[in-house]
Amino acid sequence: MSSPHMVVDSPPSTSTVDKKKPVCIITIGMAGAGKSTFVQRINSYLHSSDPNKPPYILNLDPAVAFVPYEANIDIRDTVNYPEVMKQYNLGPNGGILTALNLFTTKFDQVLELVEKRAEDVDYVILDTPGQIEIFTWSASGAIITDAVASSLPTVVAYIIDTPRTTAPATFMSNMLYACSILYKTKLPFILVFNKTDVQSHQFALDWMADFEEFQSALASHEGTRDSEGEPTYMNSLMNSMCLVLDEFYKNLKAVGVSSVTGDGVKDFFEAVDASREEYEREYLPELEKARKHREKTLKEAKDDSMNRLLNDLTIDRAKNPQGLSSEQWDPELEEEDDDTEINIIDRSEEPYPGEYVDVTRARRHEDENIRWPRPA
Ligand SMILES: Nc1nc2c(ncn2[C@@H]2O[C@H](COP(=O)(O)OP(=O)(O)OP(=O)(O)O)[C@@H](O)[C@H]2O)c(=O)[nH]1
Repeated sequence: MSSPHMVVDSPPSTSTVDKKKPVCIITIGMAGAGKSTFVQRINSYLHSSDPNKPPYILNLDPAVAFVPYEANIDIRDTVNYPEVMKQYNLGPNGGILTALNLFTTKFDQVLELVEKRAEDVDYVILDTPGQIEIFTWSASGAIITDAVASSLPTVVAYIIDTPRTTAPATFMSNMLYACSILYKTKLPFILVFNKTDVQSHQFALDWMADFEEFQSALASHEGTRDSEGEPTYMNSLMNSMCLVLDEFYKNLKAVGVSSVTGDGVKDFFEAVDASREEYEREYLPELEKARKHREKTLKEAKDDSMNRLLNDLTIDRAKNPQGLSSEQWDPELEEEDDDTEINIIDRSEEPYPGEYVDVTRARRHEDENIRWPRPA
């Protein structure tokens, strides 16, 4: 039986490629798994490891009332989530998704700010919205992930609520979800079993290392047999699924962490360093290939449109030779690019002004350039 790479023992990376580039850690996890607490914990770990190199943190959850760390860029400074719900007549989840979409339209500015700091920081950390699917299955989540991963070595930290994952069925659904994210992003992936102060993650490591262990846990778990003692459909499904997932576990690193006590945080950073190498070895060449392919298809499409345009112009001129003199391009008449105003605020760059630019309102013509006081 194959043994998954789970607890990471490898030393921190000595790679010189992209040495100056910080590693971006995207934290993803089910609501309440402890993402924000985890970000706070790794933030304080990095602050104490090297006070001169604190991480650069982005909060992408527009609906969070309180974040236990100081974000450098906070989506709430740019998008007013309650206002989004009101203006677009949306419920809470639609509001979060739309707020994230609006923020994503300005993500080029975020990348610029991050790139400006790239030499001063070792880690960029993204805290994502509580409702996991809003980030993992939305276009904006994919755009943000791709944008970050194209410019920085990036790793996904999938936060798991360990005490709530001890039932085989819950464990399996959590792993399937993680699997879907891994195959969607194709990025180096770390399973972070959080809350180990309450429940050790050893059971999960055992299940991942040996599917027979998982199957026997499944067999002994209540509700997996029907009234006649036969395995239920769910039981049979999970028995087969664990064989499939065995392959998936080989592509993962897993660490146990307590965001409350700080236990395991060092292991997490060792896994991050190993993931950086993985990114350089596997993800970067793929990215380069995809970029070249995209450039080639784009060039072919452009050449094709240009040829068709030239053909059309030749026909038009042949039909109407006088028209040429009246069709001159006047750059003065070009519309001004309305994207030049700055919307994204780096709190660490300028002292927090107590105001923020609200793109939801600023998008309304009459309200352009209005700065709204941030709600208390
Ligand atoms: N015992 C224990 N509790 C934790 C740990 N990490 C987080 N919690 C608790 O879990 C709860 C949820 O933590 P959050 O950090 O808000 O979780 P989140 O994933 O950011 O939550 P959403 O933003 O709602 O998705 C809080 O009550 C935390 O105090 C941990 O390592 N151990």
